[in-house]
Amino acid sequence: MKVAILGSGAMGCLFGAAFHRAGCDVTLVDVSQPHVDAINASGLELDLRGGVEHLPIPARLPADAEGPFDLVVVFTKTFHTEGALQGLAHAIGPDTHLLSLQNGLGNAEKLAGFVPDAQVMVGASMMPSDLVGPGKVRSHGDGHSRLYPAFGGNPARAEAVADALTRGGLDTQLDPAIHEAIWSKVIFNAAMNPLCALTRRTPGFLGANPEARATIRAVVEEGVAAAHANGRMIDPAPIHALTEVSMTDHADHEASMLQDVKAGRRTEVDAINGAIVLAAEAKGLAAPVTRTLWHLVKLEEAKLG
Ligand SMILES: NC(=O)C1=CN([C@@H]2O[C@H](COP(=O)(O)OP(=O)(O)OC[C@H]3O[C@@H](n4cnc5c(N)ncnc54)[C@H](OP(=O)(O)O)[C@@H]3O)[C@@H](O)[C@H]2O)C=CC1
Ligand SMILES: CC(C)(CO)C(=O)C(=O)O
Repeated sequence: MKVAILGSGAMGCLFGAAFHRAGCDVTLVDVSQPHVDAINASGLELDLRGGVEHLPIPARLPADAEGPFDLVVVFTKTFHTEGALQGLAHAIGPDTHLLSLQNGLGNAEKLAGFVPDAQVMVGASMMPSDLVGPGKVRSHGDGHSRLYPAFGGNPARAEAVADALTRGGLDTQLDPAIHEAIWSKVIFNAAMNPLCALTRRTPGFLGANPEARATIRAVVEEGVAAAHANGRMIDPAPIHALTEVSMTDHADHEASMLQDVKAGRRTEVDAINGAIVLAAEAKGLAAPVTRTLWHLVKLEEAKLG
C-alpha cells in the first residue's frame, strides 16, 4: 500500500512509522522544511517506551510528493485540513482513500470534499505523541485507535489499514459505531485539553486537583447530553474512565492543545469545545462549562497573537 501522511508532526510520524514497519511504501509529507530535511538526512527518530528507533522513511514537501497514493492519512491540525489536501491534490487519484484520525468534529465532511464519500475513512486515536524537534518524535503512552468508513459502505480498505497499523505496532480496530467513538473522544478532549492548555500543566496535575476534576466531570456530562440530543447514544462511564487513564497513564503527556499554546500556535478548540457547544445549542441545550473553557482558550489565543 502506497501511503502519504499529510501533516507529519507528532501523530503523523508515529502512524507513518507503523505503516513503514508493516511494509507499506510511506512518504511523510509536511510543510516544515527543517523537519523534512532532518528526516531525510538522519531518518525519523522515534523515542518510544521500548527505546529509540531510527527509521529511513522519505519526507517531502507537499509539492514534491509523488502519487497517486492508495491512502492519504490526514494528520494536520483540523484548521489546516482543506489547505493541506489542496496542496496534495496532484497526488490524489481516482482510487485514493482518505483517512482522518484528527481530534474534533466535522473531519469526515471536510475530507468528503476531495474524494467520493465511499473513499472517506474516519476514526479516533488515544495514542499520545509529542513533536520534540525537527525529525524527532516522542510517544511514551499506550492507547488504541479505531476507524471505519465515514459514510458506510465496504469496510475492506479500512480493514487493510487497521491490519497494517496493528502489525506495525499501533493497536487499531474497526468500529462500525465510529461516530459515537469520535463523539466520545471529542468530549474527552474538551474536558482535558483546555485545562492542560490554560494551566500549562499535564493531566497528572489535573488529577491532583479537585477543582480540575469537578470541571472535567461537568464537561463530560454536558458533552454526553449534546451527543444524545444529536442522536449519538454514548455512555458517559467510559469517557470518565478515559479521563482517569489520562491522569495516570498519560500523566506527563503534553496534550496537543498544551503543545500549541506553549509554541504560540492556534489551537483546535473551535473544532473541540466550540463544536460541542454549537451542537448542543442547535438542539436547545446549554453547555456553559464547555463554553467557558472554549472562550478562555480563545482569549489565550488572542493573547498569544
Ligand atoms: N499529539 C497528540 O498526542 C494527539 C493529537 N491528535 C490529533 O492529531 C492531529 C495532529 O496533531 P499533532 O500531530 O499533535 O500536530 P502537529 O502540529 O505535531 O503536526 C501537524 C503537522 O502538520 C503540518 N502542516 C500544517 N499545514 C500543512 C499543510 N498544508 N500540508 C502538510 N503539512 C502541514 C504542521 O507543520 P507546521 O507546524 O509548520 O504548521 C505540522 O508539522 C490533530 O487533529 C490532533 O488533535 C490526536 C490524538 C493525540
Ligand atoms: C493524547 C490525547 C489522547 C490525550 O491528551 C489527545 O488526544 C491529545 O493530546 O490531544
